[in-house]
Amino acid sequence: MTDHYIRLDNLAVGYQGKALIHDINIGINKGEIVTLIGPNGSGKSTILKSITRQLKWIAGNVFYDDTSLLQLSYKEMASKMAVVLTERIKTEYMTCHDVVAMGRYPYTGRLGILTAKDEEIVEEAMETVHALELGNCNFNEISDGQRQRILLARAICQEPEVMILDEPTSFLDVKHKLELLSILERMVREKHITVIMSLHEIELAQKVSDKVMCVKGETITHYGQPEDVFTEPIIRELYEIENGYFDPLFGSMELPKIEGNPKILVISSGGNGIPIYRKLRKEQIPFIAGILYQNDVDYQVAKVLATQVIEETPFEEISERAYEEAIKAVQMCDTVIDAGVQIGSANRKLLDIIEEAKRLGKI
Ligand SMILES: Nc1ncnc2c1ncn2[C@@H]1O[C@H](COP(=O)(O)OP(=O)(O)OP(=O)(O)O)[C@@H](O)[C@H]1O
Repeated sequence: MTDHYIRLDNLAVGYQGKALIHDINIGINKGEIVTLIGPNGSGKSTILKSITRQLKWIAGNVFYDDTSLLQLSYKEMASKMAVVLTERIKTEYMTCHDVVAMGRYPYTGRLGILTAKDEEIVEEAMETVHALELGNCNFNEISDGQRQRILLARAICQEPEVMILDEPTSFLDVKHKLELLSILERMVREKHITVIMSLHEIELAQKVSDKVMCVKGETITHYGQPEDVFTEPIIRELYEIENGYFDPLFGSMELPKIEGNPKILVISSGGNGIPIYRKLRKEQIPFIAGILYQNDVDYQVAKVLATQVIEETPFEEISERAYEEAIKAVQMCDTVIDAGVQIGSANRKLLDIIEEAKRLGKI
């Protein structure tokens, strides 16, 4: 036995007796946020549905605090585990309040009558997801994003130890995506619940997860901390990205650089160059960026988008090598853009480069 709170033990999941993903051996600690990432159709939902026993396992076991899930009754499971899946739940006429209140059923008697305390918890959950005003609305007549928040409220008022969510942010706008993830983080921190979810927004997965599970092919290709998983090669291979670049530092994607003879030299620092690089790429113009210190934020993006980067070691005076490269770039390019570079004692040679560009009528 291990000290993991949830353990997927040689688990194989799939449909009609056929394994889609096998040999899943993963331990999850209490109070962790674990995020499943991977391409469409790779099996993220299949794994989540298997963890919640909505799908029969093909092989292996899932342990919850050292007890196999198979030994728990559905009522016991419901009092421990709340599930927010993407499928529409079918409701005849139910208000949003009624749907949220369903989360209390593991705690109510047979007739499902809510006590004043239950009502209070329902209200609190709706307030947490900022959906109090939806209470009397028909659940079938609200937007997808609103529905997602109501289902989260239902899960919250179940007061679970574990929350399983399948693409909980998919229908939400940016504000509500951040809000939902903050709510989950708060629940993890304050109530020590465990969250297992799938996300398509890898930049958010990188920032919110304690552990990341990469699902592809017949196995889990990687499982670990975000800093180990969100690297360029792993993300490129996971999603088979050939037409872009994943920047592990910012967790952002860039479209591919434009190749060819550079037409423009961009001189910049401190982020002033980034919007210009992106504009030139959109206009399909190859360019040179520099002279950039390797610790400048512009350098990170220039590496990905510029045909050539003239670089310098941080905090050093501009070297003869970099200076000559820059002068050559001024001569070679049709235009030089000064994006508002900040000049200090170490990089004052840039003034000579700008002067040379002016002399040649290129700026
Ligand atoms: N009920 C089912 N019966 C048989 N195969 C299924 C069933 N549901 C899904 N599949 C198949 O299982 C594979 C994995 O599907 P799954 O929904 O788990 O992927 P996913 O990673 O969640 O995808 P997405 O990111 O697109 O939501 C897919 O090839 C899908 O066609």
